[in-house]
Amino acid sequence: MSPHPRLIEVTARIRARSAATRQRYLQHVAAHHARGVQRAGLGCTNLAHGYAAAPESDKIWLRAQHAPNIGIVSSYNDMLSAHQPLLAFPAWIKEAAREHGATAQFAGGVPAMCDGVTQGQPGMELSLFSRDVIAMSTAVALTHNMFDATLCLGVCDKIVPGLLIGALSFGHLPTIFVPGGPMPSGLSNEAKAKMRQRFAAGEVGPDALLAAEEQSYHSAGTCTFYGTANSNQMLMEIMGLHVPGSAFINPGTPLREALVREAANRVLQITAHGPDYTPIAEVIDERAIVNGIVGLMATGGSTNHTLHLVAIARAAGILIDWSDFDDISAVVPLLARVYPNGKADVNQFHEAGGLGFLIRELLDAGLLHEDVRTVAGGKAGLRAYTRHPVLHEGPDGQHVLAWEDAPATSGNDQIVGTVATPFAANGGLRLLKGNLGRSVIKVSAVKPEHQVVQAPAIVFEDQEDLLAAYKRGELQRDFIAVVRGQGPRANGMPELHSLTPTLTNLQDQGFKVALVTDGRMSGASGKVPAAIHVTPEALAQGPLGRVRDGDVILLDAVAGTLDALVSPQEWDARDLPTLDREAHHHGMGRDLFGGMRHTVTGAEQGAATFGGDW
Ligand SMILES: O=C(O)[C@H](O)[C@@H](O)[C@H](O)[C@H](O)COP(=O)(O)O
Ligand code: SF4
Repeated sequence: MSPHPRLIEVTARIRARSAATRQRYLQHVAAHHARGVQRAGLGCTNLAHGYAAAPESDKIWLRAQHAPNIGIVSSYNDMLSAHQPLLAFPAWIKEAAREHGATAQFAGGVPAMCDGVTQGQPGMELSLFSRDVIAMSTAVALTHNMFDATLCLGVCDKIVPGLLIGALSFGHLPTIFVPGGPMPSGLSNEAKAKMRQRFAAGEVGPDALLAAEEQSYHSAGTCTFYGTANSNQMLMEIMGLHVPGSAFINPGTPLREALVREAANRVLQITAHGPDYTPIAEVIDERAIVNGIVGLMATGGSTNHTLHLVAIARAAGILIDWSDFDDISAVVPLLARVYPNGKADVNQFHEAGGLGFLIRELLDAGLLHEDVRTVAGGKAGLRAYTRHPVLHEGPDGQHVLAWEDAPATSGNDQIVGTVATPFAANGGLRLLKGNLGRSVIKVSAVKPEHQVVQAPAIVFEDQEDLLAAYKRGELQRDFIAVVRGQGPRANGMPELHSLTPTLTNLQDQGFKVALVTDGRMSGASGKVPAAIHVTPEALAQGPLGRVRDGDVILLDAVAGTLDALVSPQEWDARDLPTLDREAHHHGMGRDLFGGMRHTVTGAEQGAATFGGDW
């Protein structure tokens, strides 16, 4: 099936827009590739240092330089339940490499922040910047230049985007992403959210809330809602950077271990030592980026990817903007109902057919580029990702990894839809334009009756002020909360997900409520209409600074508009307030990020602190 005309149109305009930057990027990649086996370019002293601590058996291969060496970049730590399983992976990878006459070295670790731990805390003001710290840390690891391929171990929000941005600065290296998989299902996300609302309303105490949270977040593995972490897994499949079907296999299972070992096997088969050389620069091209946007729309993916995917594309010399997301959203149906876009979690999504089924639906409808390069190799292109991994028993009882086609029909048509019977005719993310600037909204989790809100503004400069007003009983009415001074330059563009239970309570009471902010929301946010990432941000003289209490605001996710209904004369005559964000620049490490606050680009440019100056 040839691609949908809209896909062809958007891909062509991205290619045209990116011609110069993509060409310069590929020239850098080619120059590195031309040097051949990368460690051959090191001096004797460099080499001796590079494998001094390696086992003698590995030194033979590393010294000889005719066997590939894998660089492992890992974001293991105990703070993210999703990343704790990564601890065991490097040993499996090294074993698998040796079985294939090759080697693997732990090139470096990268930091990883759990947005759940820092949600509503000062640490959340470092969260977005941590993405670029991770990218730089990835570069620090790989710049040892001992490697012919990269395995990136990571799962969550800023970590996969950071690893990918870093890996793309070594675009000559074949790269495979290795996830840990979701934790088994515990207390449902919906029941957890209800308990939070009851706590916000003062109906239950902290003991009841903590018990519910612990039943929801109960073991190692990724949280089971469809937020940014699991949107990352979808992207790594649909952009061809996973061993097919790796996304949603639980940690601590034989199949997960087999997939980790297969990632090592696979990446060794696509190095420049062999005939199927597949550098990451040729996997992440304009078609892969468009496929990623399609995947976000079809699954109701995280709004954070209207920032991260822009930054990732930039790192590959590809320029995208929110109009690309909006135009693709208009033709891509919503095919998944996973919390917050429904009641199911990612385990149930996977059991119902998961990404293999969804990718096949989109391919068969011409809504994905099929003829793309992937780490799965061969001529299958993206069709390779319509299959699921399984374990068979070999002749001597060992596990044998194989792949089976995704089920022919959806295992649950309330969780995984088809292009013929979608949950919505278009995608989950919309661009809003108007006199407040440009912003995005995730509509896949917002009921139709809440997608157009017109109400008076109440202006806040911190989320705590809104929560305090709620506790004082001042918000029992229709209103649009304008929470400004939350942009990347102001305070690192935190997620304001802590507002969700309060705003949902008010919505459930029947009030018309919405949020407008230059900050972010979590990928797990959903029911309340939120126009987020408003750009230019208030601190950068953005029009959000002009809003006053009582101004009537119209947020229209159907028409794609966001406006303060104030006469142009009065609007233009208003002064822009000076926002004092100093308190957000000190303490809990924030002093160290002043340089990033000064150099960060706007939200629509990915809120990036790296230049990408091709
Ligand atoms: O974008 C995301 O998916 C969020 O950043 C998510 O990773 C974050 O951890 C949420 O805070 C978790 O949701 P709860 O706060 O509802 O547990
Ligand atoms: S999904 Fe979010 S809360 Fe869960 S481990 Fe990852 S970053 Fe932390």
